[in-house]
Amino acid sequence: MPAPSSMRAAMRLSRNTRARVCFPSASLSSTSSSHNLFPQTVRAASTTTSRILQLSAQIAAKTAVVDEYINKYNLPHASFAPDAPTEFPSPGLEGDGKSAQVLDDVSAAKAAHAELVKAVDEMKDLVEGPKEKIRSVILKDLFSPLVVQAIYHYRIAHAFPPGESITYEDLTSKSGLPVKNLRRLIYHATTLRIFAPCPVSPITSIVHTPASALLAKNPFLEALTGFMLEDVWKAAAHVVDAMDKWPGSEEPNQSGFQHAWQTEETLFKALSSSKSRIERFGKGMKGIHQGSEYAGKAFVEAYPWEKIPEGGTVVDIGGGVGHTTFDLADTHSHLNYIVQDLPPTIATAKATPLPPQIADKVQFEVHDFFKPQPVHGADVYFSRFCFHNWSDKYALQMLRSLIPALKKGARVVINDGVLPIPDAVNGWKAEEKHLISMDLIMLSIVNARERDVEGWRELFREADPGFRFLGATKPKGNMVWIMEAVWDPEGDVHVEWSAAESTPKDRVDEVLR
Ligand SMILES: C[S@@+](CC[C@H](N)C(=O)[O-])C[C@H]1O[C@@H](n2cnc3c(N)ncnc32)[C@H](O)[C@@H]1O
Repeated sequence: MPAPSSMRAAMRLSRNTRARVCFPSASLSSTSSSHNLFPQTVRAASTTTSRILQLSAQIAAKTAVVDEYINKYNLPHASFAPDAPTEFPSPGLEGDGKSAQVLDDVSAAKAAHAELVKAVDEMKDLVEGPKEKIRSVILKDLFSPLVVQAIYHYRIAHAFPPGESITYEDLTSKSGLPVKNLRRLIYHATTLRIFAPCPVSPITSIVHTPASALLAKNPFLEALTGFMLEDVWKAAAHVVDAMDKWPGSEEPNQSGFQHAWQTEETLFKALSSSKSRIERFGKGMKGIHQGSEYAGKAFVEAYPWEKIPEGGTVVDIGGGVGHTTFDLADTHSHLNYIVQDLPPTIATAKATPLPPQIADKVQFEVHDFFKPQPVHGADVYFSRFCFHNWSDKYALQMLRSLIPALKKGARVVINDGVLPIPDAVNGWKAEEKHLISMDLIMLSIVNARERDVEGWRELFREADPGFRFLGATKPKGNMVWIMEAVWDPEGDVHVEWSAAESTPKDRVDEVLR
């Protein structure tokens, strides 16, 4: 569904206009809710149902939907017991009898769950009030990363199994942390429901909660926790210092990370000098992309590869060891594929034999994506999860390095995250908050950025007017969008197909042009 033109116009306008007063007028704010521009804002003298009553009704209604779904499929209810589900439960979707009805139920329950989380979040902020909000950020929340870092660092979650308790003394001998420090850290952790006081001896012992047990059970989440709290968190604390020292820098070695670690090396180079640190990074990245909402399969399914003529060429730029291309070659055998990356990655990729059915379809090539593209005349050049690692200065260079190789009508496709645009009426959803955090992670460690659709469009426009942006498509149930441009330097290319136009509607959540 295309974005309403009013929304696109508003996005452009808000980028181009200078600051102006943006509050509901006094007359509006004191009238009925239908005129209230800010339903999330608590109106001082409400004439209708108060916001907290509206929210509590929403919470009750959405909870009922979720509860009914859990009961219908006999799934475990949420609880703080050690064996409770660690994420939103779904019935197994494989096998016979898993009809479209099941998929519809899962998707409706997930939507209700997302609205429930959002309403609960707003309710908490409303009932606690703004002073408590600021106090939480600067006092309570400030120490949550410290506590989780200590749990990670001293392997406290591994010290005893779920279902058992452990005394602080025993935990001290297992972790090496003096009992006084251990106790104060764990007390804070229990405020986050990471560990809980033991019900029979709450002063001397603790038990696992689902969250603490998960840190020992899920190695990818554990690695991500380590990377985030031992590498990124320290960098984040230095972002303002870095911005003061290198104002407006777009260099990957002038971020909070370099300031914090007193190095001139990029994040990747610095991590690479320690085997354990770089392995943790790799595993942590798998942790981020573990969920189906990041799966490359959605890109393979949602882009209209079948429209590329027989014998066409597809180039996977910064393709790693080639996983996405392997899936592609498996399903679209009428095309030829070239995976490009830096020498060590290509050496690793070549060391593993390809499955026989794709062996003659896929080639590997060493190529630095800042240098001129060596494959001329391909039909599609795509890049997945590479552009968001770079600031505009470098992302522009990546696009411009393609130009000498592009034939008229060639497609340049970017499979990457898309930042949400602010919605003053409905506020942010939980998944949107994650994306916004991701943008700050990129700022903290490499001075790069996430982009909204308008940012992607601008990137192509600024790289060269010969790129014509064809739209951004969000594959069904997936967080990784497809941005597509066609090389059309004379403005005379007739575009017969594109992801935005040709992908069947049931494979797409949203299209923005
Ligand atoms: C986040 S990974 C994405 C890999 C792959 N596209 C995927 O989706 O799994 C970024 C990739 O960019 C590669 N890379 C980084 N700098 C590069 C450069 N200058 N030229 C080519 N590849 C580069 C890395 O080696 C890595 O494989």
